Order: sequence, then structure tokens, then C-alpha cells
Amino acid sequence: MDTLSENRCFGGRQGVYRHASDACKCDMTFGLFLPAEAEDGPVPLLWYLSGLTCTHENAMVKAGAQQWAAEHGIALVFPDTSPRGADVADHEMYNLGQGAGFYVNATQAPWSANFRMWDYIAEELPRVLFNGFALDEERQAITGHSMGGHGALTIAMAYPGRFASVSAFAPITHPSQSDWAKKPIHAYLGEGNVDWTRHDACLSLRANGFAGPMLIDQGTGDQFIDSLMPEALAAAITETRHPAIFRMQGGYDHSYFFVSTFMEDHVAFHAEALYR
Ligand SMILES: N[C@@H](CCC(=O)N[C@@H](CSC=O)C(=O)NCC(=O)O)C(=O)O
Repeated sequence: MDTLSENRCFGGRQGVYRHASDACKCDMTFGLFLPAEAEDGPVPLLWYLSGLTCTHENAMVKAGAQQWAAEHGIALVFPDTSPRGADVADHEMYNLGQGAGFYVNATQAPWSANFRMWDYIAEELPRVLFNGFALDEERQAITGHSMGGHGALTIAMAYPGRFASVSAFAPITHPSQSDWAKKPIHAYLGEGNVDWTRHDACLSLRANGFAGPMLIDQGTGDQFIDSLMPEALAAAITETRHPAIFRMQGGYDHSYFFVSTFMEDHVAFHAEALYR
């Protein structure tokens, strides 16, 4: 693993690291914030999965999460959203290809050669993190924005007991019914081959549930709200009677101005579950 940068940050350290990925068959870059407490022993870890067009960097520099994570003694990991490189397939649309991995394991050419973001996030990167840094594997939580909210919700529900809590900012909630997400997921997995109980948060909540608290924030002024379908997740939550806080935030759009506004609440929400 190569260290690309390390900076002092809120009493801790914000690092950027690169490693060779078996899952994605290319080099992958991630950001990791370690609070000061990590100097004395393993600390809890909050995963942040980013949305379309993002690298590891967007949330790391725009979400303002480090200040709140430092207050609670929690580490933050900011993975990339897809494999990358000149040898990696891409597409002119921003919601397919590099920057748009959708947290699935592609089975269709040309994507299947590298696009295995489910395995990368759920299997490979955890090993890199827990072997390389002072992180407590028994205390993990997960959040994400938009496509990353879809990733956070679906991965949390697929790994019972791994994550103490899950939250999302303006998540893609029901990709089986939304062209914005359905078309790229069909390209990766093949139309008719998708296990939507794994890759659609509304269907996964009904099929698998989640044994922990959930927090969702959605802006009412979000330009993508019709594709995100917050009403579908609200319905799934009420139908399953899952413990959740679901907030419609008046006037907020889809940007990192929205994410950063509510980041303090999300980190505090996860801290409560991680230190219970
Ligand atoms: N380029 C597109 C919109 C891209 C966009 O808004 N990406 C969001 C996530 S959307 C869902 O996954 C994002 O986080 N962008 C990065 C940022 O730093 O804001 C368009 O122009 O319509």
C-alpha cells in the first residue's frame, strides 16, 4: 500500500492511500480519517460511500465529517466509487462506468473485468483497513450519499451483525423502479439477472431487514428526487415497522451543501449505536 498524503486534521490524521485491488484488478485509492484516539488503540469505523461522479476525494473535502468524527473518536473511510484507469472500461454517460460502480459485481462484458465494487467494499477493503490501521472490526457503521446511499443501505442489509447502524443522504432507494439506476445496473448484471432483493434497498428491507437503527435525510428541493424515490423507502419502513428516522428537509438540494448541513447529526447518530 502506498501513502499518497497524510495531513493533521482535527487532532487526528487525514490520509489518502493507494493499493492494488484483487477485486477490481486495478489500483484503488481511498481516504481514511483517524481520530487522535487511534494512537492508543483500535477505534470504531464509519464507512462513507459516495455518489455518481465522485472519487474518494469529494466527501473527504466537502462533507465536513472529520470535525464530528473527531469529537466522537470515530474513524471515517472514503472509498472510491469504481475501478479506474486507461485499461478500465468507461462510458460517456455519467451514471455508467468509471465513477458509477453502483456497488454491484458486474457479470456482463466489458464491465465484468473490473467492476466488482460490492466485493471491494464488503470483502477486500475491510481486510486492507483492519490489517493496516488501528480500527475496531467489531464496531462498524455505514452511510452514503445518493448512489452511495444505495450502496450503504443494501450492503448493511446483506451483512447482518456487521454494522451497528445505517444512514443515508438522499439515497437511491428503489433502483428496480428508477431508470437512473436500473439502466446501469442492467448493463452491469444483465437485464433479467438482477437479484433485486440484494440490490434494491426497499426490497432488501422487506426481504432481509436490518438489525439496527436507520437515519435517512432527503431534501425536498433535490433535483433528482423523482429518481431517488424517497416515498418508496418511507413505505417500506412503515410496512416493515423498522425503527427509523426519516426526515424530509425543506428546500435542500442534492449537493454537498445538503450533506454537510446534516453530517453532524449522522455522525452523532452512528456514535450512539457504536458506543452502546
Ligand atoms: N454530473 C451530473 C450529476 C452528478 C452528481 O450530482 N453527483 C452527485 C451524486 S449523484 C448520485 O449518486 C455528487 O455527489 N457529485 C459530486 C459533488 O462533489 O458534488 C449532472 O451534472 O447532472
